[in-house]
Amino acid sequence: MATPVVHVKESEDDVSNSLCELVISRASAAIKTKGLFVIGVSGGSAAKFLCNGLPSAVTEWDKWRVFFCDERYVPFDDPECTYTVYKNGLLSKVPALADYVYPINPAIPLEEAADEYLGKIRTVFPGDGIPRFDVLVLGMGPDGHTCSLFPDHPLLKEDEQLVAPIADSPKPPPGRITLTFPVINNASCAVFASCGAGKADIVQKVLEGSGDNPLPAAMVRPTQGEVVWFLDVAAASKLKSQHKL
Ligand SMILES: O=C1O[C@H](COP(=O)(O)O)[C@@H](O)[C@H](O)[C@H]1O
Repeated sequence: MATPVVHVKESEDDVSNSLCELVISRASAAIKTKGLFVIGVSGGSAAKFLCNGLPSAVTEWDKWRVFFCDERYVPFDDPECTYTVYKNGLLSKVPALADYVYPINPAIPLEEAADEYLGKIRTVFPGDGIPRFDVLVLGMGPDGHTCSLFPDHPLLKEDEQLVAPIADSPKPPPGRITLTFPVINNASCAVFASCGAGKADIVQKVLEGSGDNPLPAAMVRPTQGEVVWFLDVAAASKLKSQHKL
């Protein structure tokens, strides 16, 4: 089981650059070995970091397959829609990627949309095994949630559905679709990026907490993969241990 490797960077820009460098290097390696790079992306600050750095990357975009670690169940024209953030911040600059990004369908009932979404993932990972993403780019909210997996929510224990609907998200909007831990912890690489003093307490709890009743972000431990954290100095300011630059 992976132990987190934590990198502390001077600034938010450095976090964004390091995150994008890791993603691009994993993309090159995956494309070289199996001809395809499968990534899950998150909303919130992770979307901002990726949209800053990825558009200038030199890569074979047609070999990418981009899914969402979680998505808000809102129409595409809603400001909360994560797909639209990527459409405006990445696809508008990298049109070659547009055909390889898989949004959820917010026009059908939530449970159906979750099932349909798993069907889209199955186009890349056929059969009934647990999908193995090359990289999952994750964010963490100030309550320790990641994807749409919230503290003490029953979905933390979900071990059958690989993609789950959630209708009672404590953070608005209430309707969401999320990957669950069987998929998250089967990834080759899970990478978090968190910045700002507002995240310092929760970063300390997640990375240095006792392990009793772990927060969702602390439950990200790929069994045969790695966990990497990129933090800026403000988000890392309450950590007691030393970490890499
Ligand atoms: O609601 C969400 O929040 C988390 C964390 O966002 P952040 O802006 O605090 O980093 C995000 O990872 C997730 O995709 C999103 O749905």
